[in-house]
Amino acid sequence: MTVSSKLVEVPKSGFSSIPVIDISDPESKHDMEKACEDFGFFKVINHSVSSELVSVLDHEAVEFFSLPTSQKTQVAGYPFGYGKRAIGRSGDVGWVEYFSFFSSSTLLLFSHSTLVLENALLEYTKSVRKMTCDVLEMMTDGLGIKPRNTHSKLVSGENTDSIFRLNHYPPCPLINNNNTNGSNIVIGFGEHTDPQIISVLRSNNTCGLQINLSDGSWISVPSDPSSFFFNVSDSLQVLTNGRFKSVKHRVLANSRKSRVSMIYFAGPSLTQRIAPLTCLIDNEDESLYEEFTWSEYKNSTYNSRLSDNRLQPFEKKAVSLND
Ligand SMILES: C=C1C[C@]23C[C@@]1(O)CC[C@H]2[C@@]12CC[C@H](O)[C@@](C)(C(=O)O1)[C@H]2[C@@H]3C(=O)O
Ligand SMILES: O=C(O)CCC(=O)C(=O)O
Ligand SMILES: [Fe+2]
Repeated sequence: MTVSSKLVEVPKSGFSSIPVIDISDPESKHDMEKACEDFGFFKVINHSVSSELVSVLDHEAVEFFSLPTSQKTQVAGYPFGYGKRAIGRSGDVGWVEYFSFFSSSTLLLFSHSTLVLENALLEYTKSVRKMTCDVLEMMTDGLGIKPRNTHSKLVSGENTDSIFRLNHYPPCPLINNNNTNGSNIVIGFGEHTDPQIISVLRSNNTCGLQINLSDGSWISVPSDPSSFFFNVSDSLQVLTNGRFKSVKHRVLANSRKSRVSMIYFAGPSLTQRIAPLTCLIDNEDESLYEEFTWSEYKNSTYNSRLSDNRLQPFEKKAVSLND
């Protein structure tokens, strides 16, 4: 399996820095709303997730990924379990290995049958879910929508379909630091948007994550192990009728350092209807998307390539005067 190495695209100007949201300050709702409109991405500080919990999980992740491949492949599986290089089922590859878990409000599962009793994992996802709900409530407030739990209730019920994933990007010897055409890159996790409602990412001190701006340029996100990065995902873009942007992002491998990230993909229940909120549109004609259930969207997602525009089949066709 080969992993491609390409030239870096130089980011265009006009971007100052990643929006930083202090969630201990209720007034941050305005900055959060703007960050979701402009980038679909922001960093959260002053959160309540315990740093000890994060350190324990970080340590466990490093331990797990240091095991011999033969041991890791004993828990291989898709969509839940261990995987290496192959991302999804449609031929995407990256310089990455990972471990994914199904996460509901009460349990963490992988490989359909094994209950992972790791307290650190359960405690971490519980705490991150709570922070996610707080963030979604602040965001809903920022949009002027009532009630405040309009979005948070979608990801907090018993039957929600969320994923927790550990990614490990080992140092990559394919990166040639002496390349005279500028540095070259190796893709760790190719460009994509996340399909769920919102994703919550925390990483160790190794950078690599990049987000794509509306002008097409890639911006490197400086690592910050004590903060969380929030991505607006496809379903939230639909719920807000395109007002919030599902951010395209990717991860580049590093030549010297390992990157370990932990991501909570907050999804709704399988039967949840996803359509623009009626309070954000004046009439049905303004809706940019056909309604779908999360189950329908998930099925179409899991048959797609990483870089596909998964929302396109659900966009409403413009009606021409000749129709
Ligand atoms: C190529 C793929 C991997 C992915 C499922 C898909 O067919 C398209 C979406 C991908 C993605 C991106 C966000 C998350 O990492 C993920 C777990 C998800 O829900 O959608 C992955 C899927 C995956 O790695 O299985
Ligand atoms: O590992 C990372 O930092 C981001 C990976 C990612 O975007 C994903 O798993 O969907
Ligand atoms: Fe992602």
